[in-house]
Amino acid sequence: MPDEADAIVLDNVELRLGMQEFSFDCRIPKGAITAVAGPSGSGKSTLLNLIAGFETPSHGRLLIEGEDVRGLLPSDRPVSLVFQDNNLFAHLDLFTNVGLGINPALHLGAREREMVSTALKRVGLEGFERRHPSTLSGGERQRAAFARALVRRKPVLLLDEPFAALDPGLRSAMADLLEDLHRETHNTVVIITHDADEVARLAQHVLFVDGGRISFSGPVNGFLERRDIEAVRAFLGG
Ligand SMILES: Nc1ncnc2c1ncn2[C@@H]1O[C@H](COP(=O)(O)OP(=O)(O)OP(=O)(O)O)[C@@H](O)[C@H]1O
Repeated sequence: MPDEADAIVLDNVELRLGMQEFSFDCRIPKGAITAVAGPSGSGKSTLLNLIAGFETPSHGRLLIEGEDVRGLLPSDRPVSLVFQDNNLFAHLDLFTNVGLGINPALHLGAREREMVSTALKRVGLEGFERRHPSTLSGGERQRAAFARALVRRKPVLLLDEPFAALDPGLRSAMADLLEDLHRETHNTVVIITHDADEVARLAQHVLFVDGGRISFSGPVNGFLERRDIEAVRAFLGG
């Protein structure tokens, strides 16, 4: 049964993509930062795509905030998502791209316009409002995508390696920003990362995905001590 403390429940969710089979059975706690780690190709992005609604399970139940979301389109789910490739609209400037996070029809009042400006400022893109994505660096585009997710103010924020393209200094600054925002909003954050230090720094809970299944699910302290699961030991580096 779903628990009040769970933001997301995957109840025997199954899916096949090509030759790869996935079977996810896990709970993601409400109001925490959960890191999703695991080897390349293990199914981390697939797990996020299922939650966001870009993949459909062949079997099982998927609950977000207690609601069965299997019949809901991605846009109707209580989640916002930042992909690796940030999917900004090339023909629109940054202010408009971020504004789309609030209202797809772009009916923005003074308060909404202020929210867009504040979000751009928070990710360090003040003054970039009229720039188009093609004129930005990869890291700047990624920060703009992050700003768009912030203004959506959905209860669940899904991040697929959002900082991977950034240099170490900026990466650390964005991790600080994520922590600050999490402290303010207490939303549920699910973040894919390949970086054991990022797991230790950001996460309270960890899901470790291996071969299309969850091989560890639990608090971060327990995860960082695990040496009995070979793939976890390799991820943690020794
Ligand atoms: N549409 C698809 N058709 C066939 N196979 C797919 C499809 N999407 C993903 N896969 C396969 O499923 C496996 C899991 O992919 P996924 O992107 O979820 O892994 P990942 O853990 O996020 O990997 P990475 O860390 O490299 O980004 C991979 O072997 C991938 O090739």
